[in-house]
Amino acid sequence: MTEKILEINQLTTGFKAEKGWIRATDKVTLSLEKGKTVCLVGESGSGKSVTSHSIMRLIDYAGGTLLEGSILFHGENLAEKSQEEMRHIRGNRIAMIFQDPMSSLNPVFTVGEQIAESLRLHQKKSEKQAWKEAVDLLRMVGIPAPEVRAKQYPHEMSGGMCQRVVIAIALACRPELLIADEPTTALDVTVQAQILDLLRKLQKEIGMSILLITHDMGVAAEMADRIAVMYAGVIVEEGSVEEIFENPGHPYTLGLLKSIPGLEGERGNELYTIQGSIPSLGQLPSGCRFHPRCPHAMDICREKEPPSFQIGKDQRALCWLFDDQKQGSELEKRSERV
Ligand SMILES: Nc1ncnc2c1ncn2[C@@H]1O[C@H](COP(=O)(O)OP(=O)(O)OP(=O)(O)O)[C@@H](O)[C@H]1O
Repeated sequence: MTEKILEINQLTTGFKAEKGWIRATDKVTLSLEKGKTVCLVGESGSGKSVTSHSIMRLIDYAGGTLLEGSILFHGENLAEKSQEEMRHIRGNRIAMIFQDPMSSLNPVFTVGEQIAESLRLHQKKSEKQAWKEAVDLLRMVGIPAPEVRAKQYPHEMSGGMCQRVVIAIALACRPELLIADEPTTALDVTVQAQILDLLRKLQKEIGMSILLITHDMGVAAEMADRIAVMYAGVIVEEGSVEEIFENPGHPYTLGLLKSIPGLEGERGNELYTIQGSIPSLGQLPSGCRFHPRCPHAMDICREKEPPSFQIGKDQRALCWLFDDQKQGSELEKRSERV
């Protein structure tokens, strides 16, 4: 049986505003199996980073509060941990990498010193052993001449090399879970592909699970076993990568897929964009929060929040199009729309 290493249930994270709570994640439910990758996708402002920072409990430092729900990591509820306990988990069992490698690295220490420091701190290695392992880690993440590179400062390296160093630091503790928040967004396309390849290779070697946050459906297609699509704080659709790409259910998912630049786009055709923009969390529309942008909006969508409908073997969507009474005809329409 597959082992679930992360199970998020009904996670609601709020920021205190003048007129009450702004819910940046609203009843988010998501799970991740050992050795697998889940991609959390959605436009900017949909709540992806708040979700990942909530799991790490870094959200506490950004003024956020976990209002509801649980985050089970190997059955232990991270939502109930103290920051002291979280510091231990963050350094040893869950690692995180961010979009901009430069902001994760310290400009005044060599990259070797920074990796070695992590090994000394979290794994209590001796100075000599930590340095040796730091060089090994640089080799593992594909940095040529690691003995020489270990003695260099971040500003002496390219963005792609720096992101490899950040990955090396993250892997120093052999984490069971890696949370990668837009890890390739700041890099050019070729380097992006190399970093994604590297993550896949390391995942196989270490057997870690990955929660990958991206606004790029192309990246999700390459990396994901499962995809969760987030919009204005809620997961509007979730399914296996095959289900989401071959049979997307939610009109928002479909919009994201149609916005992927492909061959037609390269020939000069205009790229599809989803009309309108994501609503402010303080002024959410009534009913389904996507309805003002949805080409299929019906009366009920304006009136009532949709529940979660099972729409495929392993796929569910928050969309009234899949209400039982309409399901037959909507499923037919769905294949026409794709
Ligand atoms: N520190 C904060 N204080 C108040 N509100 C916040 C804070 N951080 C995030 N939010 C709210 O949460 C929403 C979602 O932010 P989040 O950063 O998770 O989006 P995202 O999907 O990761 O987008 P991006 O890719 O741009 O980071 C924001 O639009 C904002 O309304």
